[in-house]
Amino acid sequence: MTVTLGFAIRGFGGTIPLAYQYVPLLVSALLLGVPHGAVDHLVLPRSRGKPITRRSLAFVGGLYLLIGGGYAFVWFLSPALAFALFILVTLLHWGQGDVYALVELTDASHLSTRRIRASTALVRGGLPMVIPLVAFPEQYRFVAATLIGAFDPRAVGALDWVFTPEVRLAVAVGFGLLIATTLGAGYRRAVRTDGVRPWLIDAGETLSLFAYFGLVPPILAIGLYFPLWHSLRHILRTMLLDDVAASALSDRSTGRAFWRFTRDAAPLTAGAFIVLGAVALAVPETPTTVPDAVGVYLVFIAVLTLPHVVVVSLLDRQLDLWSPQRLSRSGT
Ligand SMILES: CC1=C(/C=C/C(C)=C/C=C/C(C)=C/C=O)C(C)(C)CCC1
Ligand SMILES: [Fe+2]
Repeated sequence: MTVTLGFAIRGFGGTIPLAYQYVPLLVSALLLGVPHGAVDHLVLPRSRGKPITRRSLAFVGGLYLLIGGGYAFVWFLSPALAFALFILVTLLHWGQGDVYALVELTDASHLSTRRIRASTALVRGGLPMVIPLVAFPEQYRFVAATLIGAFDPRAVGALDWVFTPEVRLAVAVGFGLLIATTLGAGYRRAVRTDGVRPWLIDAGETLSLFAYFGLVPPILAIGLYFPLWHSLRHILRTMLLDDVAASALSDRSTGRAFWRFTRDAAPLTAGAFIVLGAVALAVPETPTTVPDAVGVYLVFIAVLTLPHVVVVSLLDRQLDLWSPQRLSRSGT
C-alpha cells in the first residue's frame, strides 16, 4: 500500500505545489503528531502500575524544561549543529519506535539480540532521515536552510558538503549495506527460530518504506509518515499502557480508546502551542512564508522531541527492549 501511494504521489509529484506538500506536516501539529507526545506525563507511572503523582508530573516537567530548554539554547549557539543533532535524534527515535512495534506487536523472534535490534533501529530510522538525502537533496537542503537560517542566515552553508554527490553516494552505499546485512542476519535467525512470518513483515515494511521515501518528496513524505506511522504506533503503545483505553481496545471499541487518548492528550497539546508561540517569537528571523512557519514548527518539534525520547527510552527500559537476553531469562 505504501508503495502504491508512493507511485501515485510520484505520478503527480512534479505537479503538487510546494505549499500543498506542507499541508500534512501542518495538520500533524494538531492531529496525531504533537498529541503523541502530549501524554508523556502519564505513561511512565501507568507502565509501572503506579498512580500519577505530583512527583511523577514534576519529573517529566523538569525533564522537558531542562533537556528541551538546554537544546533550545543550542539552536541559538550553533543552528547547524542543532539541525544535525535533530536529524540524528529523529533517526534514533523513529527507529526505536519501530523496534518496539516489531518486538511487542509482531513477536519478532529474529530480533533476539541487542545488536540486531540496534541495527534494525538504524535501518528503520534511516529510511525517513537518510533516503531523502540521497533521493531529494534539493528539498532536504532547502528545509535545512530554512531551519538554520531562522537563527543565523550566515550559517546556512555550513552543511553544504553533506549534499555533494560524493557524500550522498557514500551514504547510499553505506545505508544500502546496512539494510542488506540487517535483513540478511534477521533472515538467518528467523529460519533458525521458526519465525519467518514476523521477518517477512519486517522486510516487507522496510522495503515499502524504502520505496516510499525514495519516490515521494520528503516534506510530503515525512508530513504523512510522522502522524500516520510513527505517532499512530506510539499512540497505540500508550493506549495499551492505560487500563481504560486498553479495555476499550480489547472490546474493539477503537472510538472509545481514541476519545480517552484525546482527553489525556488535549491539555498538553494546547500547552505545546504556547511553546510554539514562544519559539516563533524567539527566533531571530521572524517567519513570513509557509516554509518559514513550518521551519519554526520543526524547531519546536525538535525541542520537544529530545525530552520525549528520554521518556520513551525509559518505557523501553521497562520492557528490557534493549537487553533481550535478560528478557528471555526472566521468562517474561
Ligand atoms: C520535514 C523534512 C525533514 C525533517 C523532518 C524531521 C527531522 C522531523 C522530525 C520530527 C520528529 C522528531 C517528530 C517526533 O517524533 C528533512 C529530513 C530535513 C527533509 C525535508 C523534509
Ligand atoms: Fe515519538
